[in-house]
Amino acid sequence: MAARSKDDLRSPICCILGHVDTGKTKLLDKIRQTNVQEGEAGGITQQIGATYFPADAIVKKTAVLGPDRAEEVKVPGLLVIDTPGHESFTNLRTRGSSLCNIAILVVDIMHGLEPQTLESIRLLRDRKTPFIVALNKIDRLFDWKAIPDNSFQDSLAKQKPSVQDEFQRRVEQTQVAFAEQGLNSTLYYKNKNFAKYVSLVPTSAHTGEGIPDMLNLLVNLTQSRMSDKLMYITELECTVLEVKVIEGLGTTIDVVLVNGWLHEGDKIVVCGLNGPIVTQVRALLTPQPMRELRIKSQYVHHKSVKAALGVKISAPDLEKAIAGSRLLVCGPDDDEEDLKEEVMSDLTNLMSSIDRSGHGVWVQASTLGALEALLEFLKTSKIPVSGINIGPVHRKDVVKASVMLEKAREYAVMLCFDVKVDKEAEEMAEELGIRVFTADIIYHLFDRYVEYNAAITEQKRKDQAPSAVFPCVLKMVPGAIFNKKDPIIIGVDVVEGALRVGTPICVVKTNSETGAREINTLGKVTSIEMNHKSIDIVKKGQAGGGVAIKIECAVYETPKTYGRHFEETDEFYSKITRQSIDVLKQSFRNDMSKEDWALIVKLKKTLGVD
Ligand SMILES: Nc1nc2c(ncn2[C@@H]2O[C@H](COP(=O)(O)OP(=O)(O)OP(=O)(O)O)[C@@H](O)[C@H]2O)c(=O)[nH]1
Repeated sequence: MAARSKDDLRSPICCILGHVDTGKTKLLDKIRQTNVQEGEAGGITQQIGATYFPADAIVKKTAVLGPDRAEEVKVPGLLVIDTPGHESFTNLRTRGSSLCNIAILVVDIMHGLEPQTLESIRLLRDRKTPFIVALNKIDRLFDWKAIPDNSFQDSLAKQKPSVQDEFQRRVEQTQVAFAEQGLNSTLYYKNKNFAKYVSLVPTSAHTGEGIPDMLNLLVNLTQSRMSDKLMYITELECTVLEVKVIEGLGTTIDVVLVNGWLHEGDKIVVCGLNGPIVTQVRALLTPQPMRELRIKSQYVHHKSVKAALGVKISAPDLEKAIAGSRLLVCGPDDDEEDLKEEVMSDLTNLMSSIDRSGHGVWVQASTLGALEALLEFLKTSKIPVSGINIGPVHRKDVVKASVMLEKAREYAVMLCFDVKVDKEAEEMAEELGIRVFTADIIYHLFDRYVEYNAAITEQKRKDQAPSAVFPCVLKMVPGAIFNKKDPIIIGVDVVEGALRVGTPICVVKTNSETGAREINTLGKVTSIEMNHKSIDIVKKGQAGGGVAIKIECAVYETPKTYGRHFEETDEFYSKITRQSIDVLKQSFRNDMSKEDWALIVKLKKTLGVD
């Protein structure tokens, strides 16, 4: 292993996240613009899935900052991942931790924190990734006078007081919003404690103002606070960002080489949908530089490449490779089987989040990283998972998810994060009655599932209401017999629990000949009347002078008679059964008090329910 030293740092890797339309792409374009304008003189190079900014280019770009600039750029450059959003961030991973060294969270200064901003904060926190906030679109502050590509502080100083006031107000609002998320934040040039405060960098992707500040801050933070992580090591660290079919090359993988070297001809191992893939690097490719456009080939071939960079790998058998997988190189001393196992361990670890009882929702995501993020979230939300898959949703996934229709309907749901559902799969799900929820925001999926679950619970309650029997004990009011049978009409007092219309009523008798206990079901309460008004429910103590109830039995039952089957001194019970108790447990927990459950225990004994 090469000696590690703080003077031999590799380039930090930077991702951009944020809500839609906050200007992530525009911001990337703006930073990159130098290379178009200066014909790549600054050495900014387009790589696969990433743009590389060498130290010189950063020094040039940040010159406007004058004395505020970092004293010395120690990192060789900055590797900025081109695809904004969670896809690349969640895929830049290894063993559940992030390979992204620093992230830019873009917030539209006019809109503040939006749903995907919160989602991004959650992802960044889960992966413990340091980040700065680009407060973008400052040029939209009313009456802003732009000075293209200027340092932010200088631009702000030259604005009218009203603009400065509006800026201040919006920054304060943003700080409050961050505080609500449990984060301290402050304008980057006022930040005295980077460990405790998130830095806010005002930017405009249109005018370029604040971008020098942002680059400078990224360099400063990475080289001063994370040099340990950036010390160059030869040990390979590489992750698959995307799997792409390219004409003439077949299926290729776009990888970010975070550490170490890759060579043409290397034997590589990656995680595949159907098991580990072992193959040999046919070509290592990066795009042709802009000025070389006359050259026919789209790509430059490399014999070997060194971290950190984004590169396309062409190799056979990559069709089933999974984005987000680690890539390992099998050297002469390595045991191929070990590497295969290691590479698959990411997927097998995720498999362990599947509920053992086999009950749970089906979860599908675009990549290993996205799936991992969603599963982590479901775990903390205590939503069980019965099956997972990566990639677009096909019929076979729906079939697998449909098993839950029989087992537990509330889980007959597919939560699909950032994936397409093909037409056939959609139709099949519709036909079978599987709910398919798709979203680009994890907690939108969660919200929709929770909503659906609540609707199912309510439906179940309605369906099961007739078989729910709430516990109660009644006594007859002495002499209050209005009709002896068919229907029985008597006056009662509720001694315990609550009596509802629909409750089956019984009395317990001992057979005088055999001595055995007999339960006489009198029928169901079909109406309750108090002070000549009909009511649906009467609770213990509410009856006062008693309520009149009508008990009717089904046509197939023998009508019971006062004086023969029951008398004035009897206690009357709601007739609970094993099944009725289960229904209460399943769907009516919220309607049952502690005393009610205690009464159930008592009645179980009295009525001999197991
Ligand atoms: N005025 C102003 N408009 C901006 C700025 N940055 C971006 N925009 C505009 O905002 C819109 C969205 O910008 P994008 O860069 O596409 O935003 P994004 O975050 O990449 O959006 P998604 O890719 O959809 O997530 C575009 O119309 C941009 O021109 C800015 O600094 N100032």
